[in-house]
Amino acid sequence: MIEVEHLSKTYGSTSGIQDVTFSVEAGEILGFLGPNGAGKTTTMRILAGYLPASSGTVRIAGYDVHEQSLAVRQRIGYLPETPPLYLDMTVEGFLYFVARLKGVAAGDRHRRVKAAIERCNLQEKRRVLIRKLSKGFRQRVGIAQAIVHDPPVIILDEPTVGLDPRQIIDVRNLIKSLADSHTIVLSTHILPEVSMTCNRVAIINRGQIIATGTPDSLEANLAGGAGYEIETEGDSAAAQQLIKMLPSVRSVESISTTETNRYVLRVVSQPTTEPGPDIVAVLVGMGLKIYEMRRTRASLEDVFLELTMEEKPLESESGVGRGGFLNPPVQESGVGSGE
Ligand SMILES: Nc1ncnc2c1ncn2[C@@H]1O[C@H](COP(=O)(O)OP(=O)(O)OP(=O)(O)O)[C@@H](O)[C@H]1O
Repeated sequence: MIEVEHLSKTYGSTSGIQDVTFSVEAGEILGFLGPNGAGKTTTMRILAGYLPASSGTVRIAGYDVHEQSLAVRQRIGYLPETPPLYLDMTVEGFLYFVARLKGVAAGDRHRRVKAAIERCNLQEKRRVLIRKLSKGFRQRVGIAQAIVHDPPVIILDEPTVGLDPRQIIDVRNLIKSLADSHTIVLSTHILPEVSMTCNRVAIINRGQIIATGTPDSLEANLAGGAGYEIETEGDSAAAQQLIKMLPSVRSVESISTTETNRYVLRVVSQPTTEPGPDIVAVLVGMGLKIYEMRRTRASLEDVFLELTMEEKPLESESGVGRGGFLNPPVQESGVGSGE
């Protein structure tokens, strides 16, 4: 439904985004996640046809955003970071106005405005001046104006910024309810937003896409992510050496020593492997006792921090340092080094 290829934007001598490529299937909610200044707004504005790219292409429902901008605008709804609201209009008056601007036929306007009001739960506020609405309700009006012409694609730039926790939940639920009939791209710097509302994520940092995939696949493939913590005792150095020889093990370290001579081994596994039984076999083979063993799993937060951290030394020992999964930009669901 959305195909973005090699998109770049420069502002004078400043680079906004570089070589951004991703696609969104019909019915998906893609979370476009990145820290401040990463290039989210730049990308959203180009997708919505509000900003020309310096190079690259965007196709929405088969139409080129630059060449066929009218066809594209009819097919997308866009909520910018600051919703474009006329404060002295009532909610309903504003939505009629937007419907007319967006080319909704006169005979259809009543039905479309009513549908947008119901979808965004604005029935009680439809005759109220927008000026008198809380920020949460204004955001709902912003979403209502984005969907009033019933576009198949919705682009939302930081839709929950500045809302209180209750309003955030309301807006997230509203976005999820739109997903059954729309394709959505949602930019955010808030991690839970992605976990709670999106089925796929693109992580952008310093103008470049550095990972894409489902939240689960990103977590599963993170270097330094999934593995085990095992409490044991005996010869720690020998145990580490033998465990490290297992092909499914990426790294192993002793992370704590208790008052007794017990210690905890933290083992990080290679993506999509299950070295647990082999680790147990090694330890039992050495005659060591296992007091506790549990799985560890990277969270999306770990993935985000690992990928967007500015200064982190390379993990030269395991050979999967940042360079391994940051350069070149990673493929679909592949934070790992090409696995
Ligand atoms: N109009 C502009 N003129 C010059 N530089 C700009 C302009 N707009 C954005 N930039 C620069 O482009 C880069 C990407 O900015 P952008 O606003 O797209 O990031 P963002 O991820 O949306 O950030 P935020 O979450 O802070 O809004 C930044 O370095 C920013 O300073």
